[in-house]
Amino acid sequence: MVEFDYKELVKATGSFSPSRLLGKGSHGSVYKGTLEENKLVAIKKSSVGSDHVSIDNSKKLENEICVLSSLGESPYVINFLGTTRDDDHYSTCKEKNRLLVMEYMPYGSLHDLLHVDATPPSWPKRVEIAIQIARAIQFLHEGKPLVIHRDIKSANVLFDLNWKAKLADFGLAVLRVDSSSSPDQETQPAGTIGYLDPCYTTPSKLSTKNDVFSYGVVLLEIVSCQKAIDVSRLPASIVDWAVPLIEKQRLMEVCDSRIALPTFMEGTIKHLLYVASRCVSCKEENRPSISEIVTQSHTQTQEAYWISGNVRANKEEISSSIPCTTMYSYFFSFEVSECPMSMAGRQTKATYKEIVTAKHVT
Ligand SMILES: Nc1ncnc2c1ncn2[C@@H]1O[C@H](COP(=O)(O)OP(=O)(O)OP(=O)(O)O)[C@@H](O)[C@H]1O
Repeated sequence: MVEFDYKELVKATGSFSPSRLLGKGSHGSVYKGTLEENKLVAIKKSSVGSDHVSIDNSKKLENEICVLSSLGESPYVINFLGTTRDDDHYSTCKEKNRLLVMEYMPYGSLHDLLHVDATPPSWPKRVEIAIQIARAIQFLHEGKPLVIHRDIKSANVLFDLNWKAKLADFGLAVLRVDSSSSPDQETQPAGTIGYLDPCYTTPSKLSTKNDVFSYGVVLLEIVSCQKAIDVSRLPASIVDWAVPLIEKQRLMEVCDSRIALPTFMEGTIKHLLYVASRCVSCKEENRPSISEIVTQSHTQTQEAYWISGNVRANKEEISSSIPCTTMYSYFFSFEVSECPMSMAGRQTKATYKEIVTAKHVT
């Protein structure tokens, strides 16, 4: 972790100029900063308000710094770059709180992609995003210490330069030694309405299943392009609207109708909707763990064909001749490191024939 000089960050943001403001959240404002050699970063500063509000906001930012600095690197979690140094200069300047410096995410949030942008994402892109978020949560839930994010929502999924989805905003995140350690009784339930697990009513109900519930809401949002809460819809909650339709097998009514669902994606989307309905189950014990969700997709992938990130298959050929599960695996398997086939590391496009043959190579 780098310790930045406060003055350097003031300069990088043009003294926190409004023209550099990327957005405001509940506890801070995020600015675009330009460091030496034109390196772009995002800098979060806690919001000031009345004394009470300021203290609360700076606590959330300190918590975010603490959680992010305890995490290792993951391709699915926003990259933490550092914070301001707690030295003489810092303590004598007006800014009492530390600043958080992180990777700049130029393509906005999943919330905006789904609900603001005019062009809806393609179906394969939606599946890719769903898996990237699941892997981010798996990284948190399986880490040591374990992290419960508590604010999984489409606004907290941001896109990097390569349009990879990454989880951000750790202001409410909680660190636990492991899954068996008892929750801190001081940590009151918190989250965002529409995504918040209805079972999480007291500090003792804190668990990884709270994040799984919110992930289920995000999955429904990704497939339907409907907001988590929409008062113009009846029912207003996406869970109350979508789950009965899924239970009655009326899946197409849940899917975003602005963009046709290709036949080869039907199986995958159906699977995502079933996963979503399990995640938002009102009984915690019926919800899958995040590793079960990731492993399921992993198993399906291994059963079918693995294609490395460097290999781009001829999509037209594949879509016309390979069954659903294979397409499923195709969109799920973009990481070279996880590719068990001889094709890993290839730099050229693979033909349909090569992919089919690769199935038999382990
Ligand atoms: N690393 C980043 N790069 C680019 N934009 C960012 C980055 N981090 C946050 N933002 C943007 O800054 C704004 C504020 O983000 P922040 O994480 O503080 O709050 P939020 O998630 O919008 O709201 P809340 O804190 O209420 O959940 C959002 O619009 C977000 O998209």
